[in-house]
Amino acid sequence: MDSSKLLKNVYGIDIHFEDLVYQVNVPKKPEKKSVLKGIKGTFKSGELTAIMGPSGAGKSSLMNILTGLTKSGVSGKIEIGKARKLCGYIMQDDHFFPYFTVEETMLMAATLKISNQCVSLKEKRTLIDYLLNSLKLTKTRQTKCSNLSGGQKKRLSIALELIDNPAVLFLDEPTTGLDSSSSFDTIQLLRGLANEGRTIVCTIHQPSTNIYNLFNLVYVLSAGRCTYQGTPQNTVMFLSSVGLECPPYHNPADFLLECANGDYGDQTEALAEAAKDIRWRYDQQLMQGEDADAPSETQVAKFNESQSPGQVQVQVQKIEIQNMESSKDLTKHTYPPTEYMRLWLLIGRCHLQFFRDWTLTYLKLGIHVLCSILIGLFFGDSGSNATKQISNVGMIMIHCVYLWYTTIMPGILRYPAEIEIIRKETFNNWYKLRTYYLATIITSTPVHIIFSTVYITIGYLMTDQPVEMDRFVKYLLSAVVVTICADGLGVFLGTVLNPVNGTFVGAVSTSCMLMFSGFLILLNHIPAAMRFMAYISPLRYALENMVISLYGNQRGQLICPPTEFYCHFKNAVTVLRQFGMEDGDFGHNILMILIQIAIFKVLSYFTLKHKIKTN
Ligand SMILES: Nc1ncnc2c1ncn2[C@@H]1O[C@H](COP(=O)(O)OP(=O)(O)OP(=O)(O)O)[C@@H](O)[C@H]1O
Repeated sequence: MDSSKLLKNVYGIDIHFEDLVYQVNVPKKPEKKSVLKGIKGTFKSGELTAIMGPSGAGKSSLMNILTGLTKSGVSGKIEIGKARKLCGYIMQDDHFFPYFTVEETMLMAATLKISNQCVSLKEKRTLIDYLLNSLKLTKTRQTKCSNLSGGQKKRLSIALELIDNPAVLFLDEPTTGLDSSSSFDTIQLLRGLANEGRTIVCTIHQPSTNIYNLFNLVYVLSAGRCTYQGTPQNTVMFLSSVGLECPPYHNPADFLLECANGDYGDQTEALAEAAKDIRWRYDQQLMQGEDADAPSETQVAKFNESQSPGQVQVQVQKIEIQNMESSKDLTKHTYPPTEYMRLWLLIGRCHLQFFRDWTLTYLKLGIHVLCSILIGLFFGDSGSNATKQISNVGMIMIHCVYLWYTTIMPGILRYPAEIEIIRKETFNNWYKLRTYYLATIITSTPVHIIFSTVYITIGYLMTDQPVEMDRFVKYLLSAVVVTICADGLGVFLGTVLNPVNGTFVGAVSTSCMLMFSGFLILLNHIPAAMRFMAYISPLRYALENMVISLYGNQRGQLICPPTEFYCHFKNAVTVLRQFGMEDGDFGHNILMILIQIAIFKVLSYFTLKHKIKTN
C-alpha cells in the first residue's frame, strides 16, 4: 500500500472561540491582569492561519489556550473539544534526543504513535520515506539530531507530528531563528499541509511580504484584543477603512503590526471594532462588489451563523481528497498502540539512549573500576587485619558515599535535560507520562545494579574481606539498594529544583546524612533531640548493614599480626560494639531503605508531572 495515503485522510476540524478571556495574577496586586480580553475568531480547516501582534499582545497565550496547555484563568467558549486529541503542537524550540539519527527518531515516533496492528512496520518505513522526502530531509536521514541545522530541526519537528496525520497543527513561531529562505520554505510547507484539509495555526513575528501572502488568514492581537482577522490581501484596504494609509513600498504586514503597536496613535479601539466585520476574511473583490466569484450572501450568512453563540458545534467532517484511488485506504484509520506496548518501546529507546551516551555508560563504568582498584590498593588487607579495622569501616563508608554521590548527581540532572522532550511527546499523545516514568525506572535499575556490583566486587576482593557468599551478597545488596535510593532522591530533587539548586541541595543533604551515618560520630553520641536524623538517613542504614554483613553472625577472630602485642579488634564483634551496631537488624535496615526508595519514586512522579504542566 502507498503509505502516503494515510496522510491524505484528513478530518477537517474548525476551531472556534468566542468571549475568550485569560486573566493572570499580578504579584502584590489584588486585581488580575487581562491578557486576552474577550476575543472571538474562527480558524478553518484547509487554511493556514497566522497569529500576529506586537510583543506581549497575547499570541502565545492564545496558542497555549487553544492547544489546552493553559487551562487556569481561562473563560469563554472554545469549540475544539475532544478533537484536541487530533491536534499536534510544535513548540518554538525543537528538542530531540541528540544521539539518535533522523530516521531513528522518525521510526520511534511512528512506533509510539501508531499501532503495528493497523500499520505494519514496513508501511511505517514507507511512510517515513515519504515524509522525509516531502520535507526535504532524505539526505539527513542518517544524521544525528544534534547535528541538524535550525531549518532541518523545524522540519523534523513537523515530520514527527505528521506521522499520525493530525487534523490540526499548532506551531509556535516556526520561523524563529531561520534565514529568510528556510522561513519561506517552512511556511510554504505548512500551506501545502493546510491545502490537504488540515487546520494549521501558527504565531509569527514580522513576516516578509512573500511569507505573509502565503497565509489564508491573519489574526492580529493587540493588547489582548483582536485588531484584524482577514486575508493578507485585504490588510491595506482594512487599515484604510479606519483611516490608516499604508505608505507605498511598505510591507503591509509591517504596517499592520506598527498600527497594532500604536506607532500611529492608539488605534486599538477603532481597529478592534473594524475587525469584527467578517468580510475581511474573503478576498478583495467582495469589498469592491465587482466579481461574481466573491462569496455570496449565503456564504457570509453561513459564516455568521457559525459565529453565533450556541450554534457552534465541533465540526468533524471528512475532507474529500481528489485523485485517491482506493476508498479502502481512505477509510483506513490509524490508532495508537496500547500503553503496555509503548512501555516496551520506551524501554527499548531508553536502553539505546543509554548505550549511545558513552559518558553515561563506558566512562562511568571505567571510573568505577579505576576507583575501586585504587581503594583496593589503598586499603590492602584491611578486611582481615585486626589492626586495621577502623580503616576497614572507613573503607565501607567510602564504598557507600562513593556510590551515593556518583548516583545522586546524575539523578538530579536526568529529567531537567529531558523535560522539554517529555513535555512535547506527552502533550502530543506519544505516550502517557507514567509509561515513560516506568520505562526509565525499569531501564535505570539494572544499570545501577550492574555498576554497583562491579564497583563493590573489585574493592571487596582486593581488600581481603571474608570470602563467604552470604556476607558478600548481604554487603552487595546493601550497596545496591542505597545506590537506587540515591537515584530516587536525585531524581526527586531534579524534578523539584532547577539543576543549580538541585546539585547544591543534593550535596548538602548528602553531607547531613553522612554526619548521621554513625561513622563520623557514633550513634549514641548524637544528642538525643537530633537522633531522629539518623533514622531517616539511608546512608546510616546502608553503613550499618554493610558492617553487620562483615562482622556479624559470629564471624569469629580476625588476624592479629605477630608483630602486634595487642589487637583490640581481634574479635569481630568488638567492631560492632565499637560502632554501637551489635543490635543492628539487616532486614529492618533494608526495609527502611526500600521504603525511602518507594517514597522518592512516587513523589518524583508527581513533581515531574507538575513540572511538565507548569513550565
Ligand atoms: N502566567 C502568566 N503570568 C503572568 N503574566 C503572564 C502570564 N502569561 C502571560 N502573561 C503576560 O501576558 C502578556 C502576553 O504574553 P504572551 O506570552 O502571550 O505574549 P506574546 O504576544 O506571545 O509575546 P511575545 O511575542 O513577546 O512572545 C505578557 O505581558 C505576559 O507577561
